[in-house]
This record gives sequence, C-alpha cells and structure tokens, in this order.
Amino acid sequence: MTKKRVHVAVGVILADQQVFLTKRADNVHQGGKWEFPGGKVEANETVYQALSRELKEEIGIEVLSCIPLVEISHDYVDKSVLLEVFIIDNYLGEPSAQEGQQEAWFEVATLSTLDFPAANIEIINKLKGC
Ligand SMILES: Nc1nc2c([nH]c(=O)n2[C@H]2C[C@H](O)[C@@H](COP(=O)(O)OP(=O)(O)OP(=O)(O)O)O2)c(=O)[nH]1
Ligand SMILES: [Mg+2]
Repeated sequence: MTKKRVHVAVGVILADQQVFLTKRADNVHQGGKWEFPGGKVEANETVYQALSRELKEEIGIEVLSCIPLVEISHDYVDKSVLLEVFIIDNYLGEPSAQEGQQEAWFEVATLSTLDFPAANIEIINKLKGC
C-alpha cells in the first residue's frame, strides 16, 4: 500500500551565516533530532499560511517574507514526506522555542556534524552553497 505523503512547510532562519534550530521531542517521528522549525500543511491552508502559523506557534516569530530554497520528497520507513523549505529573510521578533524544545543557533559550516532527519541532508547542502 502506498503511504500518504505528508506535506510539510519548513523555515530556515538565517542570520549572519547562522541558523536557528530546535530539537524534536523524543516521542515523535524523527524524535531527538535537530530540525528546522515547521510543520504540516493543514487542509485548506497554503504552504505560506502553514509556514507562518508554524513559525509563530513553535518559535514565536512573525514571518514577513521568505524565499523558496528547495523541495524534498523523502521516504522514511514509516512515513513519506514532502518538505517545502524556505529561507525566512525578514521576520518580526526573536526566535525562541515556545514548546519547551531545545534551541540553538549554529554556524552553517557546522550543520553537517549534527544529528538531523535524513531528508535534511539536501537542505544542508543547499545552504552551504548560499
Ligand atoms: N519541521 C521539520 N520537519 C521535518 C524536518 N525534516 C524532516 O524530515 N521533517 C519531518 C518530520 C515529520 O515527519 C514532519 C514534520 O512534522 P511535524 O511533526 O513537525 O508537524 P507539526 O509541527 O505539524 O506537528 P504536530 O502538530 O503534528 O505535532 O517532517 C525539518 O527539518 N523540520
Ligand atoms: Mg513541527
């Protein structure tokens, strides 16, 4: 049986060659790994609406503008995802984890040393070229 592909809006908060990451809770899909903030696009919502909503909920910022970076289809053993990834190039507020997640800024150059979901390798490679 074909698995449903979950559509996810993902935001890369990039400032001075540093990116803001949060850590996924241990008990969820790909738990315990670093992630770019974001979440599922709900029915009747555009990817931009989902991105704004998720970044408000998860890290308390208001997205003012964003630039598409990459789209990634990835099949995990238990789930298939379509990640639509955007660079957030203008926002209001200071990113901070709103749901008790671990948070940190990392240099782009150090991202490849972190434990990420496998789908993210493509995001990291793109960012290194930015
Ligand atoms: N946010 C985010 N999700 C990612 C990344 N890489 C990656 O494979 N994913 C996957 C993990 C999840 O299966 C899915 C995102 O779902 P999510 O659990 O964040 O969704 P959500 O915020 O809407 O959470 P919930 O309301 O369902 O609890 O995408 C990433 O860098 N950021
Ligand atoms: Mg999420």
